Amino acid sequence: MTAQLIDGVALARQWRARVAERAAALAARGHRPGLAVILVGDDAASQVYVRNKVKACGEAGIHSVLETYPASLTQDELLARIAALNADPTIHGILVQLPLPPHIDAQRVIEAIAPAKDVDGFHVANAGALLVGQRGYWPCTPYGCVKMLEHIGIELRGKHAVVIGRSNIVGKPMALLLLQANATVTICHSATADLGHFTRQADVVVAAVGRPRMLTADMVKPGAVVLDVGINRLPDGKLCGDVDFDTVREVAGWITPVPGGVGPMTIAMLLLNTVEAAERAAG
Ligand SMILES: NC(=O)C1=CN([C@@H]2O[C@H](COP(=O)(O)OP(=O)(O)OC[C@H]3O[C@@H](n4cnc5c(N)ncnc54)[C@H](OP(=O)(O)O)[C@@H]3O)[C@@H](O)[C@H]2O)C=CC1
Ligand SMILES: Nc1nc(=O)c2c([nH]1)NC[C@@H]1CN(c3ccc(C(=O)N[C@@H](CCC(=O)O)C(=O)O)cc3)C=[N+]21
Ligand SMILES: [Mg+2]
Repeated sequence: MTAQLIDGVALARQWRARVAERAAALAARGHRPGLAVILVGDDAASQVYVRNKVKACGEAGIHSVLETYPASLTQDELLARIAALNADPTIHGILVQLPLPPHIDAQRVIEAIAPAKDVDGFHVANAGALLVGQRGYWPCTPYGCVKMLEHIGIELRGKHAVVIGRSNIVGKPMALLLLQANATVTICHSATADLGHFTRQADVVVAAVGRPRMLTADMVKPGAVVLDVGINRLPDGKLCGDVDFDTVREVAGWITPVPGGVGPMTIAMLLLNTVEAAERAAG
């Protein structure tokens, strides 16, 4: 048996088209959605991601402003820029690309973003809203994973979902969203003894670790849905996920590729959150 592929490029295209319709409707009422993206430093991967985000905005009819600063930018200077964007009525979403240089406290910077403009869903107010089931912005990567699961039509109620990774931006919110969808959820991390013991029980596995090909075929239950969040650059320059795609695809029921899986959906959900923020601001 070979797994069916979940095509993140095609699904993201569909979502971006829906966002474009909503953005056009807002623009027609004089409320063009706007996203500000802040990049500090010269991390090569961050530059690629940020460029992709800005390009996707343009194609969806979302006004975007890219602010790039040298790594020497001070935390106070960054906080001042965020304060200005919080007060700017043409900007509905603010994204500060992570990682930030070590002299800047990333959580402090995130908390300076107005929660209503925090389209990454990283602010404690949005994290708390997700925890208690209130309306807020969901982090784009787990949100994209939920859309992929909805797309393939899997019923999560009664299923066992295993999330590998517990970061604030991927693993933890992913687990909460799966719980909200009535899955039984296990969260694994670097201190988990015998990861395979858990993943072999999983109907759904989400790998969000950052270790190339760490999820191997012997760790996957036949027919399981495998979502690969990992983005790893190999010495030869190629990208690969946390899942050993070539072997796991022979066991799984559904699988996302890297590239072309979760990554494009992350960007589509950023646009969705931004148009949503603009709609809420327009009333
Ligand atoms: N496709 C996309 O859109 C996105 C992709 N990414 C990618 O996803 C991956 C994860 O990102 P992020 O959550 O930010 O990463 P972090 O480094 O913040 O978190 C990684 C998690 O993996 C856990 N972990 C590390 N080693 C192991 C192990 N051997 N077994 C089990 N768990 C382990 C860590 O455990 P512990 O907490 O104990 O340290 C941690 O919880 C990265 O490759 C990143 O590039 C990230 C964001 C978006
Ligand atoms: N404030 C903030 N918000 C983020 O959402 C955020 C961040 N910081 N820092 C870094 C991570 C990583 N991330 C990715 C988004 C898209 C792809 C993506 O589109 N990947 C393509 C390949 C891109 C390539 O070729 O490198 C794919 O998987 O097909 C990857 C990774 C968002 N992140
Ligand atoms: Mg991280």
